Parts: sequence; structure tokens; C-alpha cells
Amino acid sequence: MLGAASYNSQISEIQILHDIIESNLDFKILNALFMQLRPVNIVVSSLQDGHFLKIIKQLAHNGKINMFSSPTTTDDYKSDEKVHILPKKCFKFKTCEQLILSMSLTSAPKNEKSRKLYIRSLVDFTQELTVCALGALLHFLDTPLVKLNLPTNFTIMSLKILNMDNLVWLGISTYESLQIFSAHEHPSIYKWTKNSTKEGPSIFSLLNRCNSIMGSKFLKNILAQPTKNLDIIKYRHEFIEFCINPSNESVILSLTNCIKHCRCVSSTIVKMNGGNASMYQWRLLYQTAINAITIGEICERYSEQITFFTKIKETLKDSLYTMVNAMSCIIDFEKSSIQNRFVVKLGFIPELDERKSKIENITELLNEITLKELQDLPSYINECSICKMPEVGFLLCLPFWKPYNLMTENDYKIQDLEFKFHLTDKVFYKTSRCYELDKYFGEIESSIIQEEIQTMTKLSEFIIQHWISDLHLILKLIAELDCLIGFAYVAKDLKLIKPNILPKEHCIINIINGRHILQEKYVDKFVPNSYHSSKVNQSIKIITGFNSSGKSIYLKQIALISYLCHIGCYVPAEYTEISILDHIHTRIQSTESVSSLMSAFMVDLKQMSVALNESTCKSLVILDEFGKGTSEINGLALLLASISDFVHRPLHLLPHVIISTHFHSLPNLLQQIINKDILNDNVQYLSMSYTTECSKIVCLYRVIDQIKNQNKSMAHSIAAQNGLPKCIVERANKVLLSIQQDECISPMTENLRYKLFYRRKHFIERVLELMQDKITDAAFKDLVNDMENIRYP
Ligand SMILES: Nc1ncnc2c1ncn2[C@@H]1O[C@H](COP(=O)(O)OP(=O)(O)OP(=O)(O)O)[C@@H](O)[C@H]1O
Repeated sequence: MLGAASYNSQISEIQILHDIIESNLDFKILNALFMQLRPVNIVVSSLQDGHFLKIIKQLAHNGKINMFSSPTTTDDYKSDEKVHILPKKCFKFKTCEQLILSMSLTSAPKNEKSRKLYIRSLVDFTQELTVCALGALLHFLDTPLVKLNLPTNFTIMSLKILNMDNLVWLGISTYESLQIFSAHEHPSIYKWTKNSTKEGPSIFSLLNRCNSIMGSKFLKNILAQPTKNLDIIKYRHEFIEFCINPSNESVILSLTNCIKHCRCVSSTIVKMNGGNASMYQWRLLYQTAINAITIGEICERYSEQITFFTKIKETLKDSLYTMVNAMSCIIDFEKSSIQNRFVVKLGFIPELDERKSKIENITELLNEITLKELQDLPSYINECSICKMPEVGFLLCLPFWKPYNLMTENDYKIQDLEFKFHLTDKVFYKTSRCYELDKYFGEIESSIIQEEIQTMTKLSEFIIQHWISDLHLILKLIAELDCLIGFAYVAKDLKLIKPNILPKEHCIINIINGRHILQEKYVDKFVPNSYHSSKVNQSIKIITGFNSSGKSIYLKQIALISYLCHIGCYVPAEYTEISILDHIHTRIQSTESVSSLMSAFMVDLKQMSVALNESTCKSLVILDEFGKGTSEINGLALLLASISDFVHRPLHLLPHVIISTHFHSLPNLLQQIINKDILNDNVQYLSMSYTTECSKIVCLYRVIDQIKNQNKSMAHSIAAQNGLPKCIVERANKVLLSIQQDECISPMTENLRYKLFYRRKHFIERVLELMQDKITDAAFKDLVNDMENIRYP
């Protein structure tokens, strides 16, 4: 059983996963959880068994699970910089329950009793593991080390239940082989938060036409959570259709303009909560709220036609208008940006206005005081003024009463005046009246600032407690809106079509002239291919073809089209009809790499065992060259046994399977081990078409429904076409013939390639001698004879 809780410091949200049964075969749920949450720190109990701790560490550090790793060591039980192993007491149910009931949830009522009731309505205390996980998480968040690393004050704005039921399962290797995210992000796919600017070709970079950062972030969530929920897919399709319609262009443009001004306000809220949000952040919040309202109002106009607009309209709450009104009535944004502090607008607090007017009407008072000061000054001074300087406050300013060069130190000394400094034509003093002015205005000014800080704090509290959750709700949908508008642009540019998604009862994938959305950008002319699979239509396909004939691209394109259908995107095909899938398993050869902890064969085995154990008639299983990593005979035997398992399954467990292979004997062997009728009902053989031009092979990249040249591998001709020395290819052909005819392979006595090389070298040396007239006629004849004999290797 697995229970989990997570805290997202960016949006101050707790997410909990209710107790769920996990398969320790592939840790599917744990994998999906890591994929979805991308945790920075992981907290586990010291009571956990070593194998699980090992798996957690692998996921935290490599993003991959190695089921075949070495036995558990004491190191697995030690905390590291990412995985924190807490003592079991932190996971004790009773302690955890207390911690949860006393957590500081901003949306909870202030009254202690109602607060507890409110929390109990959010957290199901019968979910034992979830409660322990959440309690331990709260305990961890309360430790000084963590507090230091959190942006500012630790707050919990909301609590959400994670729902994994609607997820279509894709393993990490599937994400990699289908290039859903950029290769640059591999292997630490979870480090998305560290905004990597590098972005290789990937489905993410292709679909990311977002106009806001929150849109791009949401796109990553959409891509990491392909869904089985038909309603979600349908409303996304409906919205894309609306966007593509040219008559709606202006609506989409207005929406896009508003989206550009919307920002994720989570960090602003965290700062506001700590009382240190900058004026830039206040303005950002205001602008975001105004634009969110405008978006909501635009959506309201079309809400009867489009479901997604209805969803957005429903989140346009009165509280948003109240918040914007309050902000515009209270904050003087212009003066705030000049003074770089929160300035309250005139008219909001009468006493504050009065104090401000006292400061603004200072001239009258200063004139009065200037006259009094003049009366007290010696008779030789007949002019003066009062000014205010930063730091020093009010000063009496006297213009020089003598030419500058005649002014002496003694002249500056005047009874009852405190000399401060002089400039080239003026001298400044502090007088008792100046001190009084300092005190009077200083008090007024500080009381104004204090009052404005208080107003700011009250406004912040109000925003956080009453309005922000509604703003969060609408912004989440705006982020999705941003992604979906991007999907529509991509659909228009890449000529994608709306797939027909069938409900769960069906088991069908029907793709007519599908394309590989990434690969088609890199070839001059991409050849589209179709795929049909259903319970009645041979759902196991075995595809053969020589190297580089397009098998892997075909396999990937089927997986990708199926995947795109489940994120609610349009697809690259002429027509697509697909029933909701539960799993997309792929084993595509490109993914074994240095970062993988397993050998190619181990990956093969793991993938096949997951496919055999987990697949249902709603799964798509793609196996590219299974068994390549071991001896041919072993690989072939395992593949035969696995196909035979699929073929003999009841229909509700028979998945859509596509296997590409170089084992040309596979069809014959299958006929020997499986009943002919069962085989014909379930298995279809496909191959990649080709033609020959001037004895060279030309790939046509077209998938055909027949076994063509199945008994003959074209590997040797392809090798020659790709620059392998001709003598080596010839030798390989001889060896192959001997094996096929069960003859002895003639030993090779010399290295033909080097023999030819030295003969050519010698030949060239003699040609050079000839050019220097160093060669006789007889030697020249010899040379010509030799030329006939030298063949190019
Ligand atoms: N449908 C297509 N249209 C045009 N070009 C294609 C198509 N499919 C594949 N190609 C081209 O052929 C190349 C090789 O394709 P792919 O890797 O799928 O071959 P393969 O049969 O899987 O090879 P191998 O058996 O050696 O792994 C691709 O990189 C691409 O350039």
C-alpha cells in the first residue's frame, strides 16, 4: 500500500494521494507520482524496507528505477541531500493526526472548532497511510533547515486530493523514447523547475506556443498526465475547433492579449503574507486580476457554445471584482511607484488625507515661520527662506550678505543659530523653529507611513483570506486556456485533425495515413502510414523490414498519435478513431543509454514483463526489436513465448501489440507452435516496402500487409550502401552462405583490405616515379597490367 502527501512551495498547496495498492513489479504509481509532482525533497520513514528506499533514491537521483540493482546496503537507510529518512515516530498516526488538525491552512475558519471540522472535511482520516504521510510532511516542513529554504513564511493556501484513476500510464522510458520532453532534460526529468533554457526537439517544444509562463508550466502537467477522462478530452477538442474557426480569430486574439498580462501570483502571495511584497508585485497582482476578469467576461459571451468557456465563466466570481475594486480604491499605484512604497489613495481614509494635506499645505506655514525668523535675524540680513533637505530636515537658508571672497568663518557665526554648512552663495542653519518643524512633520510623516503599512497589511490579509483562492482557480483555467490556444495554432500549422475518441467499451485504434509529428519536420517527404487494430482485426502486428526502413518511426508514430489523443490534442493523420487506453507500454531501442542503469536485455525483459502482466485490451504495447540484447536463439525463444501468451489470452486481456523484429524465422516458428486459426485471427504480418534501383535498395517507408523478402535480410546490401568496405561485405556474404548451407566456413588467411591497400600504395609510388621519368618502358607495361588487377575494396 502506498500513501503520499506533497507540498508545493510555489503555490503553497498540499496534495495528498489516498492509500492505494502499488505493484512492486514496476512501481507504476510511484513512478507516475514522481512524474506528476517532480519532488525536490523526499521524506520517507526509517521503517520502510530497504528495497523501497533504494527505489526512492533511484527515482530521486536518476529518475529511473532499476529493478535489477544490487542487494540493499546500510547506505540505503541513510538520508542524503534529496531523500530524508525520518524516524518512525514522525509517522505515528496519532501524532500525525494532531499535526494535521493544527496545520495553518489559510482557507480554514479562524474559530478552533470550525477549523478542525473544516480540516476533517478535507482530509479523510480513515486513509491511514495518507494521514501518516501528511503528518510527517508537516513535521518535516517545520524543521529549521527546511524553513530556511522555503521562500518566506510557510503557508498552506489549499489542500487537494491527487487523482490517479484517470491517468493513462506511460513509463519513463516511453516518455523518453517518444521524446515528449526534451532530451536535454534527461535523465533528471524531475528538474523541470530549474528553468532549462535549452530545448531540443520534443513534443513539449513543439506544442509550447504559450503566451505566459504559467501556460508553459501547465503544458508540462498536461503532457505528464494523459487522461482517460473523455469529458476532458472532448472539451479540449471542442475548444480547439472553436479556435481554428477563422470567424473566431478576433476572440482568440483578445484572449491572447489578456493572457500575456497574467502572471502566476503565488510568489507575490507568499511575499504579501510576509509583509514584504514590492510595489511591482502589487501591480502585477492587480493587472493579473483585471486581465483574469476580462478573460472571464469574454468567455461568458461564448459559454453557451463552448464547454471550456462555461468552466471559465463559472470561476469568474464576484470576489474577483471586489478584490480589483478594493485594490483600485485603496492603492495609489502612480505615487506608490514614485515613492517605491505602498501609498493609499486620497479619499479612502479621511484622517490620512487630512495629515497628507497638512504636509501638502506646508508653504503657508513656512511663509509664516520665515517672517518670524527674519524678524529675529541681525539687521544686516534682509532675506531668508526655509527649506527641507533629506536626512537633515528643515533648515534656515540665508543668502550671502557679503561677496563670497569676503565671507570669513566668523561671519557664519550668528547668535541663536546653529551653523550647518554653506554653498557658494548660501549658508544653512538649524534654528529652534526648524527643530519644531522637524518634529511636527516627522511625526505626521511617520504616522502616515504607519497608517499606510497597516492598510497594506489589512488588504493583504483580506486578499489572502477571501479572494486569492478564487483568483487561483481562474488562473489555473487561464493557464490551460493558454495551452489549448497553442494546441490550436499547432493544429493549424501542422495540419492536424480532430481524432474521434470512443468510450471505454470499445477496443479499437484506427489511424489512416498517420504521420510522426516530430520526424516529418526532418525529412523532405514523409510517407504517411495507417494502422488498424481491434478485437476482430488481428490486434498483434509483427512488422519486419531491413535496417533503416522506417520500422521504429512507424511504431513511435502509432504510440505518439495514441498519446496525443489522450492529452486532448489534435493528431497528425487523415483520420483517427481510438478508444480510451489505460496503458501505453513502449520498448524502443533508442532509450538504452549510459544513464540507464540496466543493460539493453534487462530493459527488454522488464518492459516485456510489465506488458505481459499489466496490459489489458485497452493497452497499447510497442516492442521494437525485442530480444536484440541477447543471443538470437534466446531472444527469439522469449519473443515466441511472449507472443504465444498474448495470442492465447481472453479477449478482454488482449492488448494492441506491435512488434518490430529482425527475426525472419518468426512467422514459420509461430505457425509451428500456435494453432493456425488462432494465429490468423490474432496476428498480422506487416513489412516495410522497398524497391531496387541500379542494384541499390531504395526505402519506400510504406507499411504493407504482406511478408515480402522475409527470408532474406538486406542487412549486407544496406551495409555496403552505407560505406562498409566491399571486401568485408563480400566476406560476410560468403560466411552467411556457408552457415545457411550448413557448410564449413573457409578460414581467412590474410587481411584482404590491407593487402589491397599496400598494392595500391605501391602502384601510386610507381606512377609518381613515372611522372618523374624514372621508369623504363618495360616497367610502364607492368604498371598497366597491374592496374587491371587492382580492384577497389
Ligand atoms: N515514413 C517515413 N517517411 C520518410 N522517411 C522516413 C519514414 N520513416 C523513416 N524514415 C527515415 O528513415 C530513417 C530510419 O528510420 P527508422 O529508424 O524507423 O528505421 P528502422 O527500420 O527502425 O531501422 P533499424 O531496424 O536499423 O532500427 C529515419 O531517420 C527517417 O529519416
